Amino acid sequence: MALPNGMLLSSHELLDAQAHVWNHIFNFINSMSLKCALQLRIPDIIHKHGKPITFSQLIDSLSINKLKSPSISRLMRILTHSKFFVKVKIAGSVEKGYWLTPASRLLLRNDPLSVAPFALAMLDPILVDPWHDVSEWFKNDSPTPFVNTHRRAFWELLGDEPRMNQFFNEGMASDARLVSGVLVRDSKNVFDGLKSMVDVGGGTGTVAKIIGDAFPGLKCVVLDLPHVVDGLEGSENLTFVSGDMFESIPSADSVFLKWILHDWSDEECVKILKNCKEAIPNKENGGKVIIVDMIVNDEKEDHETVETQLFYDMLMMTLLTGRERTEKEWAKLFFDSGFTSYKITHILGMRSLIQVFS
Ligand SMILES: C[S@@+](CC[C@H](N)C(=O)[O-])C[C@H]1O[C@@H](n2cnc3c(N)ncnc32)[C@H](O)[C@@H]1O
Ligand SMILES: O=c1cc(-c2ccc(O)cc2)oc2c(O)c(O)ccc12
Repeated sequence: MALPNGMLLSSHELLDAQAHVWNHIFNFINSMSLKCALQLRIPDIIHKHGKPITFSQLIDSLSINKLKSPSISRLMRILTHSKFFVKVKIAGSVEKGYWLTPASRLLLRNDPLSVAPFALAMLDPILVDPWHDVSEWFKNDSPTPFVNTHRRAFWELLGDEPRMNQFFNEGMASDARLVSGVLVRDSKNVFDGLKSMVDVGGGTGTVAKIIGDAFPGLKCVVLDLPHVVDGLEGSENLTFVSGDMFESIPSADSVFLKWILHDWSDEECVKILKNCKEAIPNKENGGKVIIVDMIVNDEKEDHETVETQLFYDMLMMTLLTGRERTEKEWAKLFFDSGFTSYKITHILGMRSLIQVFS
């Protein structure tokens, strides 16, 4: 076949191109099949069963119209293909059973590291609808596709929608548990000697609780918006403060920013970082800003990692005014905010720990 520019394609190239386009068009079917399995609680049912579950046992446990049972095998087939379940031999039976994989273990509702709340929030129409408005946003002067769709900023909407607010805060807390575990285990030296730390945009306080327990001499303050922290109880070395990081940040030896700066534009990040600098009056007590965020390096990373980072970059563009940044872009933010040096540690998989000094 000849393309309009005269380039000739072999049959093989043409069919490969068609498969590539089809897989991109149908990518949403993977997400929506996953959403359906979560809503039907299939990972939890298999986990509760405690061993591989046969098709008929699975059907008995599902709250569905049993006339639709044959379609469950089709749902399980695509999710097995995408490695959320495996089919394994059952001792003493000719029938195989469905069992969990490492990916579906992260989808169990009561697991402390569960990604289920995020999956359900991300695939809710409230967060899916703005993706239909991205091309319109390119042509108009809305600040984000999200505002184009919902006429409110992302954080404002979470304040108005308790169900989404809860999913979002629970999702953040499970990620915070994973990251804090690694920090306490592998980066003790980052917190050694600090007397106080303010976790800016610290959500419901998961990082502050875990770091505070690991370093009892460290007093932690969590600053977040009223709909996130109002009513939360602190403890001996943990205080919740409701406020706005663009207005002011409570004083401390150190400021912690996990998954904050990627939400905001360069100008907004410089404002936040300048407020962080002001919040650390005492440079001697180890004063620094500790950042957990992604550093994009598309030359070094493998295809899948780059794809995930690009997904996050598009997510930040669509929901918020933020972006994922290269090391050079991060350095510019630090120097524009008046900091003089920084140190990057790669201990968090796709994210990095960045310590920034005055
Ligand atoms: C992506 S979440 C990160 C939460 C937490 N740091 C974590 O990683 O688990 C961003 C947080 O910033 C908070 N936030 C947004 N705007 C804020 C503001 N102006 N002042 C303080 N916190 C804000 C949100 O409520 C949310 O908890
Ligand atoms: O809206 C989001 C969602 C996420 C997210 C989704 C799924 C996961 O497994 C983890 C995280 O992360 C976000 C984020 O980091 C942020 O700063 C703003 C919004 C979101």
